[in-house]
Amino acid sequence: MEEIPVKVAVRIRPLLPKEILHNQQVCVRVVPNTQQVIMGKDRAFTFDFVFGQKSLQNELYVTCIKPLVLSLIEGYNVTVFAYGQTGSGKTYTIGGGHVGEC
Ligand SMILES: Nc1ncnc2c1ncn2[C@@H]1O[C@H](COP(=O)(O)OP(=O)(O)OP(=O)(O)O)[C@@H](O)[C@H]1O
Repeated sequence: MEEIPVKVAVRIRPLLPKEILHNQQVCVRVVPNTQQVIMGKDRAFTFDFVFGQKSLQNELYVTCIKPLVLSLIEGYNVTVFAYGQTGSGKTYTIGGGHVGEC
């Protein structure tokens, strides 16, 4: 079977303090032991990797990025980019998890 060169990981960030303050609700959750998320009540989407609200930077790095770094050292070209709406956690995830809370 042909290997697909593009893989998609989804990371769900926790609600921010200001969102909790405004009583906003989490609308997406991970189905345990799968690579699926449920949006709203019953819309299921499957990805190559799924990380829930409690996921750690290291977990994400080891699973998704480290294999690419090893390929890079072997001479392959690799690209990692974050995509998502503003405030969804791109900088936090790519930059190491030290973005100021607001
Ligand atoms: N996994 C996470 N755990 C805890 N806090 C997070 C997480 N991801 C993001 N945040 C927090 O959410 C806020 C927005 O994150 P971030 O700035 O990374 O979003 P962004 O997608 O880069 O936004 P923009 O497109 O506007 O630059 C920050 O306060 C960040 O600390």
